[in-house]
Amino acid sequence: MDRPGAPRPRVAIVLFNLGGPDKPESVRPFLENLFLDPAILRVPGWVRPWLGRLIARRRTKAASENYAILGGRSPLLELTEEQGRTLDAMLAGEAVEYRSFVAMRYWHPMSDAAARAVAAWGAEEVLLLPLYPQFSTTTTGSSLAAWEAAARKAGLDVPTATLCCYHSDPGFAAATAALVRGAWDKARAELPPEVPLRILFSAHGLPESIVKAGDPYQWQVERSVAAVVERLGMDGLDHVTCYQSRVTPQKWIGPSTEDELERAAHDKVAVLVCPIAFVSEHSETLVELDVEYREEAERLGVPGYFRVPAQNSDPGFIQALRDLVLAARGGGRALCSYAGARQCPKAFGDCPHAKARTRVSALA
Ligand SMILES: C=CC1=C(C)c2cc3[nH]c(cc4nc(cc5[nH]c(cc1n2)c(C)c5CCC(=O)O)C(CCC(=O)O)=C4C)c(C)c3C=C
Ligand SMILES: [Fe+2]
Ligand SMILES: [Fe+2]
Repeated sequence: MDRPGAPRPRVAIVLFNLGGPDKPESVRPFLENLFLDPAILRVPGWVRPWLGRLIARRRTKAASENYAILGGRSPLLELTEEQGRTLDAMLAGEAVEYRSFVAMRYWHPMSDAAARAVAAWGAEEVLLLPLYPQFSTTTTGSSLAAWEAAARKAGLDVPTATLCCYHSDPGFAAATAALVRGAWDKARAELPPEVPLRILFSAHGLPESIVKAGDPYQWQVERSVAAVVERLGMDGLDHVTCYQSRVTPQKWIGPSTEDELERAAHDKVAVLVCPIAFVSEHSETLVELDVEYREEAERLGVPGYFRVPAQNSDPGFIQALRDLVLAARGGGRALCSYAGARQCPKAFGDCPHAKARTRVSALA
């Protein structure tokens, strides 16, 4: 039994997210960081600095207009910090001392600052917890590569575990299904009874070439949708998985969310859009879904447009993260919370992200 007052072992939980600009002047350098990442812009190393800066410059106007709608900045950092505080509060009674740190990939605080803070706190263990339920080489894989370099630089050499993904985790599915159910009931109350309602599970898209090269993201998105639909238990539920936020001219995975709005207009069904790969509100939910796609739905004549809120600090969702943290630590799983082939596609062996990560490092 622990003696009262005895120091508890310290475990740092590092929350990975993408990050977003904190002021209008940060939009361009934020976009440069993003398009200079070899996990995002997969071109030979000698072209990347030139091409990455060019794409960032061209994207700055459109992105700045989106952030202007949000007051000139992304709300992602505040929301991620709140998720960390809520998680810490839920872990407060444990025998070890947990503290959350935020490591954003493309804007501050980034991995270097987070690794220095974790070292200064005196962490004896680290648990890397991506705020991406599905593993992609472009998100979690990229953050892992950045973290490894930052931890080395900070001289942080402690046992480190990674929760690679929780796409079908029962707690995540239950929390998400509860949010869907609440939004469904509100939408049904507003709609005339004869208008059918379809759920569009909308995930961030990816270039098709990245999926063909072995990225497990799309497979994991499909698993998340299946888990949430199963949890909803609604007979004959009309639903579809689709992909938003295309930003490059290459072919991206589909169907696109825009195409699904057209189909809904054609079928005369209202839509309930559920973000399935974002667990926080940010420009792609608050602007793309709430402003752009809503306007597009109205223009097309979709008979109703509703949205499920992102999880943010929803108690059910943070409880699911808490349970994942405790299971990952207790089980001593070094790399993957689902190391068994049950959750990972056979094509990627026992754990897709270990191979995917090697691929990202090889690109760097
Ligand atoms: C080739 C480009 C991109 C890929 C691939 C990509 C994958 C990807 N992104 C997220 C989640 C987020 N993306 C965000 C912003 C963002 N993403 C891209 C490009 C790609 N993303 C750009 C250019 C931007 C900047 C905004 C814009 O210009 O539209 C954000 C943060 C936004 C914020 O408001 O803070 C998130 C979160 C996922 C999950 C994903 C693939 C699985
Ligand atoms: Fe993105
Ligand atoms: Fe895995």
